[in-house]
Amino acid sequence: MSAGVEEFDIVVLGLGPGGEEVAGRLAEAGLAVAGVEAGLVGGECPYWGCVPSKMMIRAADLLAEARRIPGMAGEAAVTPRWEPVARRIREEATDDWNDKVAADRFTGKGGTLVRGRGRLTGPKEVTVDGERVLRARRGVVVATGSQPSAPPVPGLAGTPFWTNHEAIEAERVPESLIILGGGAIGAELAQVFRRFGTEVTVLEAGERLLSREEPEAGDLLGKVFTAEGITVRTGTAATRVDHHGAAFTVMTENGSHRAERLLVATGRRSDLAAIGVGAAGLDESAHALDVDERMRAADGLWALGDVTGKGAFTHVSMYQARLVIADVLGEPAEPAAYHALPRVTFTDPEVGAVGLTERQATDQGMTVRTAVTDIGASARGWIHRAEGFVKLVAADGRLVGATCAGPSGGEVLGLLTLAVHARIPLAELGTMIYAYPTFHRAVEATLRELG
Ligand SMILES: Cc1cc2nc3c(=O)[nH]c(=O)nc-3n(C[C@H](O)[C@H](O)[C@H](O)COP(=O)(O)OP(=O)(O)OC[C@H]3O[C@@H](n4cnc5c(N)ncnc54)[C@H](O)[C@@H]3O)c2cc1C
Ligand SMILES: NC(=O)c1ccc[n+]([C@@H]2O[C@H](COP(=O)([O-])OP(=O)(O)OC[C@H]3O[C@@H](n4cnc5c(N)ncnc54)[C@H](O)[C@@H]3O)[C@@H](O)[C@H]2O)c1
Repeated sequence: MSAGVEEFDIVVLGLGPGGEEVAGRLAEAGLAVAGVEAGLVGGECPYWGCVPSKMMIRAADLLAEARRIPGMAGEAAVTPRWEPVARRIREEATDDWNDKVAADRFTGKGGTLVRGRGRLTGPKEVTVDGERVLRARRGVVVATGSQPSAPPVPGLAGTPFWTNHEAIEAERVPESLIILGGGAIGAELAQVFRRFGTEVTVLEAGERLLSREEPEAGDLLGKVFTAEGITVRTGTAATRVDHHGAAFTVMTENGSHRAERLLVATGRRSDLAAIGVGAAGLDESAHALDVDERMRAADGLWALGDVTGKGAFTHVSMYQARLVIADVLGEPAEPAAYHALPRVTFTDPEVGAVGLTERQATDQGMTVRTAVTDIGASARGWIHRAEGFVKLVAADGRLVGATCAGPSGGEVLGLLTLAVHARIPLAELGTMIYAYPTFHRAVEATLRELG
């Protein structure tokens, strides 16, 4: 070992869900592993993402369910209080944004935790905070995730707008909130804050909410949100933002909106230049780190998670982590495949989707057949007074995509994910017995519609 240079078998840059998994498992396998983390070990998901947001959603859904009592089960007076939500997030989810448990878990497996911001300074070399040089005999795993991306709206930069961090850390709900972006984050948090009493306005530049999903999903959420008192403006881009005193003003082509808080949820980006991927011969201006089916980005360089651009979801990061671990250890593993990528937006109704949308399938030149049925028309949906739908997209006698919006839509999605993943013939799916009266029975009705 040369002076000032520390040598390891593997250096993992970024310890989000995928990076932590790779670093821990490889350390357990006996490799010398350094894990470099600039923030909290565990990354976005447990501290500012999936887990605390789903805790908020659980609370908001309880309120909504109680509000459904009149007309079905008696009377209910619901008084929302944010304090238990904020406390659960602080105490149960994030340990007050302290990662000691996760850090100890990694070092307990034999890994070396290096706190600081790392940057590739050679094909198999990472320099942390400009001074500590870590060399990796086998290679580097880049797992640096993504950061919120604010649009270049005049006036926005420099204002105290919220990203998901401030929204998750909120100790009280604002009186009023404008959300820029009606994607996964915007839609989930709009409903949470509305159900706790905030006046919420969602400004979405695209044609509808959840623009990445089937149009039926965005239309349904638009209708439900409006009925809940959320102001939804689609096809609306902000042209200017001002912040004076205690209020934000967001100007659009069709008028202006004022609120106490502004949440920017217009997507996320990975800054490849900041990670220094040019030192490994890669394009720093690219959108994402391009990886092959074994998660290799270059010789001695693997990448996983949001930074690969294959889907900004924890389950993608964990799936890719498994493939990286297998490749490093020389164990057999299937090549990466994303044809049955599932995603769930945890709104109410919950939107579960897998594989291709109708539009994506058509754009890929497939001859598709689709069918949509109303969950409210199914026995369970009618009993529950539920709203939602199942949409199936089929090509060559198999499902290539499906969406299930409704109560537990993400759970019903399990069977559809299996069908798309295993390419089960439609004829086979049609012979299955679907329990009565379940929400997933709507899948059978939709298959019948498909013919
Ligand atoms: C509000 C919200 C809700 C979400 N809900 C869900 C959900 O319900 N389900 C789901 O599947 N996904 C959800 N996601 C997405 C999910 O959180 C991410 O896809 C996931 O965390 C990505 O994991 P990752 O391994 O790529 O790394 P990340 O979690 O992004 O972590 C990367 C880590 O790398 C560190 N890092 C970055 N650069 C450096 C550097 N140069 N040096 C050292 N360390 C560095 C960062 O500090 C960070 O800790 C949500 C996201 C948000 C924001
Ligand atoms: N339940 C989940 O799994 C979950 C929840 C939250 C986030 N996530 C992940 O995090 C990612 C980031 O979430 P997100 O909601 O920030 O991004 P997103 O890409 O899902 O949605 C961003 C939305 O903002 C809109 N937009 C872009 N620029 C705009 C502008 N200037 N004005 C108004 N609208 C604008 C886009 O049209 C899009 O609809 C998601 O794509 C998802 O992968 C997942």
